[in-house]
Amino acid sequence: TFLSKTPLLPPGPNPWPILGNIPQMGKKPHVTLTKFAQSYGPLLSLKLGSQLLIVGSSPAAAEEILKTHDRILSARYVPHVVPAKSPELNHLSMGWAFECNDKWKYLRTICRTELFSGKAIESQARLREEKVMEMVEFMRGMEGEVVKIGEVVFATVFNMLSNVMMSRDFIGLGEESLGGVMKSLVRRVMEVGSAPNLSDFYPILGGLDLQGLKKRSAELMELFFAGTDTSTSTVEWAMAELIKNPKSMTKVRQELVREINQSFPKESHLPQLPYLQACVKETLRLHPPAPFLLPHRALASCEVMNYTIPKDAQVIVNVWAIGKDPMIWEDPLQFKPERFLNSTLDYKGNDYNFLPFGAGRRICPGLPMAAKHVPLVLASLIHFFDWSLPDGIDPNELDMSEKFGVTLEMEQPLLLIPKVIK
Ligand code: HEM
Repeated sequence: TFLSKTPLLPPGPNPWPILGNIPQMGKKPHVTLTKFAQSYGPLLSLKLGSQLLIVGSSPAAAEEILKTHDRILSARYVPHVVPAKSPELNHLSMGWAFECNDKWKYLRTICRTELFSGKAIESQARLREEKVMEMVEFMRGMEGEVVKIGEVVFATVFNMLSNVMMSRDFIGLGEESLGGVMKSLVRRVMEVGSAPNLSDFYPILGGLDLQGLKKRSAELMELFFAGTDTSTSTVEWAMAELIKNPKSMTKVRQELVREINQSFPKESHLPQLPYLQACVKETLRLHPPAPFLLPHRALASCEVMNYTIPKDAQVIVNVWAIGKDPMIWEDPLQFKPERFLNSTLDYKGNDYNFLPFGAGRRICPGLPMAAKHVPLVLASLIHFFDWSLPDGIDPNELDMSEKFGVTLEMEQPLLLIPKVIK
């Protein structure tokens, strides 16, 4: 009746019987949902089969979901592909913790106070710098050859994370804790056929079944892979954008020469490298590795932007759409790191225009570490090498298509030829 006060579901495209809106989603759901938001508004509802999906696509919607209603909307929606029944995963999982329960709080606290605290990050810096130097050595040996940049970066980040996790900071937390679990997981991956040193690791990369490795470990090594794939994809996209935008590449180089000169890039240099950092941000704006964050779930029914979000709805935020919204960004499709210079805009979850790591209680706990190793790896790739595309491909023709998956990757892996800068 007209007296009824329960607000409606948010608008959205008409669902088909049984399948709901699944047939309309296509291979690039981030693009589809962005188009739907343009037609139906910043808060959408759709049906995926019988599952209700709510999509926020504007900074205001993101703020209501991730801040105002954070407590109710920060439960996790666990997709069917996740082997949630695996007791091991349930036990150690942070990302797939169904609710923000005590176990989850405990793991997050360990992350904040032990693994990724300012002090811990600082004490791990040497380790990460060593691993980056190994990467540079390896790459020197590849001069003139075609390199799949994503694989080398994957190996480097993987190597960094495993070494950091094997280090003092992570030990002594007890076998039951994150550190203990991590150690045994790292050991398991190492058994697959890699070794903790890059010098051992790189030569076998060619023969190593990375897909198989990932698949096997995906069930076990959530934290690990949450960090490796996302960071790798960021560096790969950044390199692709810089190859396509040689003026920006030159500016990064000039900054590195000015601030670092002959030595190796170190994490302590990062505050002096604002242009490099702006390139990382601009990459995360255009190519957020998790375009919808990870799916949230409504613990209870609540009201957002005068609509109802019912209990158990899956709730996502389309940060890909927000990053390309012409109402927020000038020339949204252009790679322009300058927009982040002389700006306080950061990815720490306080500004709802820019949310590559999310915000609120589920914000990426690995952010402080990613903020170090992503720019460090990128700086080293650029400082020591000139990069060109194979087969004389014109940088303007570089294929920038995206592949939607666990992370938003380049559809065609980036192939580049290094030339050592003397
Ligand atoms: C460029 C790099 C990275 C990006 C863009 C990124 C982004 C994200 C995003 C968007 C989420 C979901 C937030 C939400 O559900 O609202 C997330 C969750 C998570 N990330 Fe990251 N991440 C990165 C690197 C890392 C690293 C290095 C680690 C660990 C070493 C890590 C560990 C995790 C974990 C464990 C979660 C689940 C947290 C929870 O559900 O409570 N990430 N990340």
